[in-house]
Amino acid sequence: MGNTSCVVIGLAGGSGSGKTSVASALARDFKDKGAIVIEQDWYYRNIPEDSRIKASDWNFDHPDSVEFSLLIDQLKTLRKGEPVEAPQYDYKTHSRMKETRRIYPQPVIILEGILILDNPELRSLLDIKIYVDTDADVRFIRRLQRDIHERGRSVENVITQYYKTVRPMHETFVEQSKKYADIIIPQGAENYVAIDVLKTKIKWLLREAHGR
Ligand SMILES: Nc1ncnc2c1ncn2[C@@H]1O[C@H](COP(=O)(O)OP(=O)(O)O)[C@@H](O)[C@H]1O
Ligand SMILES: O=c1ccn([C@@H]2O[C@H](COP(=O)(O)O)[C@@H](O)[C@H]2O)c(=O)[nH]1
Repeated sequence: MGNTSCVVIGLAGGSGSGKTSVASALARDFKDKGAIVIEQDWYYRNIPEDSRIKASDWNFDHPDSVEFSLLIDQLKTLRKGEPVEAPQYDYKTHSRMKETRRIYPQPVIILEGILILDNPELRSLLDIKIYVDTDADVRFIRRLQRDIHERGRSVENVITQYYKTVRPMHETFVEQSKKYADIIIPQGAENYVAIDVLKTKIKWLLREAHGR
């Protein structure tokens, strides 16, 4: 563990791999000790205000689309035991909301997002590095259903974006970051054995930090 008393878990993996589901399962299990999930997606930059730039053409899967410097600063602040004002993101308008969300430091901090293991400085702040590994066809089907039902997208829109940016960026940045993982979880939150192993390790690190 780093020089603070919280355990920071980084969860990466392709879009639709099950990161959010694994993060929620862990947060539920550590609710009594205090756990918080921080999403990489909250830190998306706004698309530049230029009428020629359309959201449907924007690359949301390249590391430059995310304000990692802010995410790293806020994680360091939380590790020091201080609260942060985390940004919030609206997928329907592709923009940061006016409101922020106050996040208080917790013994268990779970950071989830497609590029969490790609950024070297962010990696150095993680106590446990996880990659959720799910086949591309399954990820695509899940994304298609989710983006239509929850993110206001059409079938055409999801398919076009997948070919244009999601798939190539996954191959260039996400898939290659798997090599930095301490643990690779196939099947996401359904992999109860892997989740149990992970929970044991987190408990061990918490005991080491707090004697509890
Ligand atoms: N094991 C699973 N079986 C079926 N559907 C799942 C499973 N895991 C996740 N999903 C669904 O797939 C979608 C994407 O999962 P999510 O956990 O949000 O992935 P990610 O955060 O990696 O994009 C969600 O709608 C979720 O309910
Ligand atoms: O405005 C936006 C912002 C992001 N996306 C897509 O979201 C995924 C990452 O979220 P997951 O929950 O990990 O799937 C990323 O692949 C972006 O393409 C978007 O479509 N629009």
